[in-house]
Amino acid sequence: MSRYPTLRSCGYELDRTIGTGGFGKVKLATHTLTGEKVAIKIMDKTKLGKDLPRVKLEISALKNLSHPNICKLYQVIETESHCYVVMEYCSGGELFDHIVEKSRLSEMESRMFFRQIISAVSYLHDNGYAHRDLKPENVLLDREQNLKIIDFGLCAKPQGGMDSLLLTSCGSPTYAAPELIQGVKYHGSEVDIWSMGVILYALLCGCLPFESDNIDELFKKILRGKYVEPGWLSSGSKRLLRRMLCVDPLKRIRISELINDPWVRLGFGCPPSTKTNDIDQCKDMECLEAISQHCDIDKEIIWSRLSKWKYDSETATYLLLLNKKKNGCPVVLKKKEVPNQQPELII
Ligand SMILES: Cn1cc(Br)cc1C(=O)Nc1[nH]nc2c1CN(C(=O)N[C@H](CN1CCCC1)c1ccccc1)C21CC1
Repeated sequence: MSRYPTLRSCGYELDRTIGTGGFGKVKLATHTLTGEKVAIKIMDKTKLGKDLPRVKLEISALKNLSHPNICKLYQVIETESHCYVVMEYCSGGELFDHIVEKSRLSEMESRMFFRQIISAVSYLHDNGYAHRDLKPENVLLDREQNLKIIDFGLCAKPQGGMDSLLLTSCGSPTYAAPELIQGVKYHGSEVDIWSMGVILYALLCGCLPFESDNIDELFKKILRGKYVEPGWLSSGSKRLLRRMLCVDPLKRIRISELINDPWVRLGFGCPPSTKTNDIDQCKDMECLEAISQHCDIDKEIIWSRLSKWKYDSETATYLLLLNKKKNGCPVVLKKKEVPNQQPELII
């Protein structure tokens, strides 16, 4: 018997565990009605304690975000004891492992990945969010090697907008900006730029700019902002890294400059896209028709419920049908299982 009967009754068939973290695990699952694979973050609320607000924060952030390079939320299921967050399944694993596998990436492959991170982060900042925990482990790949940013449990949506200052020191020290580890007030957007610089360094060099087993040593290195520039780095990438890994946040490159940086545009001739195409929020008649036929309810009534974006089972079915359509699969739902009828007794 499945350890999580709730998920089975909510229309998911559980598969293997694909991740374990501080507060919970992630299991691969299949959405029965569409046959689409999903990743379900399972958290035991009784063990979350002070981390519960982080889970709530991540869920409320993900409900407001829809971008091709941000891992999509499909459904939230809450019981007395557990919180289940059903999300997009990224079958390419972590960017971190991809870099380790290839020891380091070419400039062009680094640029291809980095432009997707710029696109996602500029969308985040435009919507008033700072991620604050950007690192290669929080960047996954889907099967087409598109990047997907995850783990918004430390993100911030400053009350006074992105120009107001934050104070909470959070995130992983290795990727944390000098002002963040100093415990002084900082701008969320500026600490994200620093972390993106650490990721770009990892892409191009296959190692980290600031490393030490001793946390004090690590902090000293970050505050000094000095790192090795391997011989193979082009002058354009060295210049960009210096502008991102700049200790003084006021002199650090801004996202608006990053988008137009010559190294970022090289070979593409245009800046990374900054507006999401927001396909998920638009009304797709073919998907509505499939749901309408399946539950025999009028399409407009279905849409009136869907457009409230409650991230319930209907939202999940609609978004996963959209996924199927985007991947060129037929937009159909599995037939409802007819309860096994007793054979008629012929008297
Ligand atoms: C590693 N991997 C290898 C393959 Br193949 C697929 C995956 C994989 O994790 N795919 C995947 N798709 N969608 C997701 C995942 C993992 N995943 C995650 O949210 N994974 C994070 C990983 N964090 C990185 C640093 C700390 C924890 C996680 C969070 C809480 C508990 C366990 C894992 C989601 C749900 C969003």
